[in-house]
Amino acid sequence: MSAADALRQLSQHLEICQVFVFQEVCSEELQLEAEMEVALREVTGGAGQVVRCWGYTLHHIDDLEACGKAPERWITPYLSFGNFKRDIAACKVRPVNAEWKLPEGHLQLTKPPASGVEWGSLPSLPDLGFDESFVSDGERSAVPWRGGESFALARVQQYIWERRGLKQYVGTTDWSAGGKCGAPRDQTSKLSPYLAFGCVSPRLLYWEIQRFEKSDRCKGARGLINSLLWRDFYRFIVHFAWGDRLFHLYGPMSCGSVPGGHKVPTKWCCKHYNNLFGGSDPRLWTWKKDLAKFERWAEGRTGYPFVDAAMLELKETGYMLHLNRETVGWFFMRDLQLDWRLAAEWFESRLLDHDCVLNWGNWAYFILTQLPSREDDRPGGGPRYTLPRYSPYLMASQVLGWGRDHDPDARYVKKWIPSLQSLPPELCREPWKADLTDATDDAESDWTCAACTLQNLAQTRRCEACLARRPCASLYVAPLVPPPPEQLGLCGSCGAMEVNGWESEEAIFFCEDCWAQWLASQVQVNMAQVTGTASDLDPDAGWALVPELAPTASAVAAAAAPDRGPRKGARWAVRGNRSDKLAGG
Ligand SMILES: Cc1cc2nc3c(=O)[nH]c(=O)nc-3n(C[C@H](O)[C@H](O)[C@H](O)COP(=O)(O)OP(=O)(O)OC[C@H]3O[C@@H](n4cnc5c(N)ncnc54)[C@H](O)[C@@H]3O)c2cc1C
Repeated sequence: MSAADALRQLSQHLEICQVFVFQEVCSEELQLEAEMEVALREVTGGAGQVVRCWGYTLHHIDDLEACGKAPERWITPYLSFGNFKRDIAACKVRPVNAEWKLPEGHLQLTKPPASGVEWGSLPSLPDLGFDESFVSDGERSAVPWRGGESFALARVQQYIWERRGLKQYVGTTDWSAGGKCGAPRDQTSKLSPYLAFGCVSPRLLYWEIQRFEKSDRCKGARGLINSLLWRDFYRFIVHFAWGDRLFHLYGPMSCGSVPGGHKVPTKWCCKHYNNLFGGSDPRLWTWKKDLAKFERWAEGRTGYPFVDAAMLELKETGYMLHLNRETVGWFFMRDLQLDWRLAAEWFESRLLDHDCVLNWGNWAYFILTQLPSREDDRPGGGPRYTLPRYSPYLMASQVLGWGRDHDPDARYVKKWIPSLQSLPPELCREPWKADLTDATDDAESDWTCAACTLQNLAQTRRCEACLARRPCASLYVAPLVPPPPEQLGLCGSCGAMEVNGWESEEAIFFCEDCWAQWLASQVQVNMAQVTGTASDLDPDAGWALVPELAPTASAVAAAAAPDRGPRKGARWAVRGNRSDKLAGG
C-alpha cells in the first residue's frame, strides 16, 4: 500500500490536519512525498499541510550559512569531501531535542484514539520474502540485528561505553591503509541500519562521542565523527547540487550543469575527474551489462574468495563492512567492467542499512571515481594504487592484497566459504593455485608429479623437484577474470631469475625492463586497432578504443632509453591528441 493510500484509509478514522515528514532529496522519495501531499489535500479539502522537517544529518540545513556563504554557493557538484569538511567546521552541531520545542501556533499532538481503529499488522519477514534466519542468525551475521529505537540506543551504549569501541575504531577514510583493520574484527559501530531508519540520530551519537572524549581522548572518536560527516556530505550535495545526476552512468560530476545531465559529459568535466581523483575518463570505459557475470558477482561466485565471502555476507545478512563494499565495487567496475548501476541496484535490494544518498553517493564518489588511469594520465605520473603499469589485471591484484592485509589468516573467507576451510590462508585467497592432480577434491591428500614421481604436499602448486605446474582440476569456482600473474619469475627474454614482472598475452613472463621493450614492440600492431581520434570518441565503444596492451608514453620512452627510467613525479598535463600519446608520439 502506498503512503498516500494509507493516509486515505487513516483519514476515515482520524481528523488529519498536518503530516510531518523528514524532507527527502532523491526523486523517487520526493515523488512519494508529492503523492501524499495530493492525498492529504484531497482528504482535508485543501486545508491539510505537509510539514517537512530536516533530518538525518549531523548539521541542520539552516545552519549551513554559518560558514559565511549560502550553501548553494559552496555546495557545488565538484565539491570534494575534504573541502566540505573544512567549510562545515564553522557550523555548530545542535543539541539533541532542539526541534522538539514546537513553535507558537503549532498544533499540539493528540493521542490516537484508544479503540475503534484497525491499525493493521506489520508484515513478517517471510511475508516480505525473507527467511526468518535472515537476521536472527547471530553467529553468521556481523551483529544480531534488532530493529527499533530501544535496540539502537542499547547498541550506542554498548559500543561507546561498555565495549569502549571508539578506542579501536577505523573509519571510512582509513580502510584501505594496509593492515589497519581485520575483516572479522568488530572495529566499527554497526549503527548504520539504525541511522538509516532514523532509530538513532547522528546528533545524539555526536554528543555521546563528545562525552566519551572528555574522559578518554582517542583518534577513533574523531574517526567516527568523520564518518558521520560523510553522511552529511552526500545528503547535502545531492540536495544542493547533484540531484538526479547521481544516477548518471558517468557520475554526477561529469554531466555538466544542465539539469538531468548531458548525454556525453563535457571535456572539462572529464578532465575534472582526472584532476580531482586521478582516475581516467569515464567515457573511455566499457560499461557492459553482462547479466551472467553480474549474477556470479551477486551470488558470490566470482572465484575470488575475498570478494565472494563479502557478497555472500551481503546476501545472507544484509550487511557488509565498508572496506568490502569498496573491494567488491571496484572489482565489479574495473575487473568485470560492468555498468556500476547494476551493482548499486543490487546493494539497494540487499542492504539493511540502505539509504539512497549513501548507497548511490558512495558508488558515484568512491567507486566510479577510481577508474584506473594510464600512467601518464594522472597527476604525479603513477597509478593511484600500486597497479603494474597499465595492467590488464585491474583490481584482481589489489583484491588479493587487501585479503592479505585485512584477513591475514583467512578467517573471514573461511567463515563464508566453508569448502576452503582446510586450505592454508594463501591458498584460501587464491584457490586456483591449489589445483589438484587426478581431479581429486581432497585437499588433504598428497599428490605425485607425473614427471619425477616425487610425493608433494597437497597444497603445493608446483612439483617440489622440477617445479612443473600441477594439472588443473579446480578446487573452487574458476576465477571469472584471470588471476593476476605471478610477480616473481624467470624472464622469458633476458633470462633473469626471480625478478618482478608480468606475463604477456602469450603467457611469456617478462621482467620490468623487457616488459617495456615488449610493449614497445607491440605498438604498431595495437595501433591498428585504434579507430578514431580524441575528437570523435564514441562513448559506447568505450574502453575498447584504447588498445588493450597500449603502452604508456613513459614505457615507450623507457624502452627507447632504458637508463632514463620512468618519469616519476612529472607534472600532469594533457597535450595534443590521445591517440598520438598512445603511439608514444
Ligand atoms: C558502495 C558503497 C555503498 C554504501 N551504501 C551505504 C548505504 O546504503 N547505507 C549506509 O549507511 N552506508 C553505506 N555505505 C557506507 C559504509 O560502508 C557504511 O555506512 C558502513 O559500512 C556501515 O557500518 P558501520 O555502521 O559499522 O559504520 P561506521 O564505520 O561505524 O560508521 C558510522 C556511521 O557513519 C556513516 N558512514 C560511515 N562511512 C560512511 C560512508 N562512506 N558514507 C556515508 N556514511 C558513512 C554510517 O551511517 C555509519 O553507520 C556504502 C559504502 C559503499 C562503498
